[in-house]
Amino acid sequence: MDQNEVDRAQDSRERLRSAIRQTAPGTSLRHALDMIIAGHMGALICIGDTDAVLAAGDDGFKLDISFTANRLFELCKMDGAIVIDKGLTQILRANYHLNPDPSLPTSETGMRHRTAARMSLLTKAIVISVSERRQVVNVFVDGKGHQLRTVTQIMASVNQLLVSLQSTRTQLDRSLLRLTTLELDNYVTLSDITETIYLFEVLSTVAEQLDRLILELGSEGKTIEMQRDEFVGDAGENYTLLVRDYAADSSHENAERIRRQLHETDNARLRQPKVVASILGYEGKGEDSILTPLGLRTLSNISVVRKGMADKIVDEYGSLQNLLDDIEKNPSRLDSVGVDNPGILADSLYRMWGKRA
Ligand SMILES: Nc1ncnc2c1ncn2[C@@H]1O[C@H](COP(=O)(O)OP(=O)(O)OP(=O)(O)O)[C@@H](O)[C@H]1O
Repeated sequence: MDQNEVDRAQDSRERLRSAIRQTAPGTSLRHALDMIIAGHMGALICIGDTDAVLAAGDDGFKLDISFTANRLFELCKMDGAIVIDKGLTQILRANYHLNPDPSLPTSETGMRHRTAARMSLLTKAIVISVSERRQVVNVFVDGKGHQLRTVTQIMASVNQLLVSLQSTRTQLDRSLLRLTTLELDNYVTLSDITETIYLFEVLSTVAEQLDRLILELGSEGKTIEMQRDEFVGDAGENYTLLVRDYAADSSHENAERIRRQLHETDNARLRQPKVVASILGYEGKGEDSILTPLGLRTLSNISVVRKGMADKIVDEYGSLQNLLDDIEKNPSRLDSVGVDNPGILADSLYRMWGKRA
């Protein structure tokens, strides 16, 4: 894909997201669509890019009246299309006849839906078709249709994803706890890191799938969003810290790049230690190779280590192991880094390690 195609795909995704947001439960547009379905009516509605939409049709009634759900519902009793501005403030035309280029490809059947798909290819408008016969609503962006679902239909998928998110988070927490102990023992293998990275990726994929459903749920998705945030919690920051701990180059920018690359890697390859090692910047490491962490993640999770302090400690000592080796002999060195309570920090590390100072 060249840069233009990437930009176009991104623009198309953004417009689909905005279309889903505008037609989600709780919005006045959705209220109008629900009334149209309940009234066993059909509709063809173009929203936005009005100059291009109007240029592709003729006839109809020029209205320029403010948008309300009831007005839209009433106007859909007429034949033809309704044209609304991008901000959903004005209904510009009703009973409008659209003539998009018939050579524009579409796999839809029925003139209403073929016209909707073609208008979305021809213009940047969000085009909605409500089928009178099938009682379904499709939202078209760039020729692709997205069928609106009821809250009950969406909730069935939401519940499955919430269960999967919760169980992945439990597995991830267990894996991170084990990793912390292994780090303190200096016994982390490439295979341990691969397993933990895999769980971070599963968690973020499930969370992304849930985000799409939360968007579809609109005002009905608030409590699901809270549950999602509860399960995901601080996973994002911990993931970046873990990547920085083990990457050959530990800079923030490199960690972001590595995370993008890991996210684009398919699941089967993500489980291969060799693949993960190569993305982290190492070649020739086997699954049992020992990796030495900087300790940023483990240090950041200690309550007395303030934000930014873990980086300073790692800059001073070089790695978690060097800190552990030195902390007993020379605790005052931590003072010079700016740690307020070096004693508590040492105690916390020993407690996590399961050893006493
Ligand atoms: N090019 C168009 N411009 C404006 N309105 C259109 C256009 N094509 C179809 N329509 C509207 O769609 C209505 C139904 O068209 P058609 O009989 O082709 O239905 P359909 O595509 O099978 O839709 P449904 O699933 O609702 O039955 C028309 O009466 C008209 O109001």
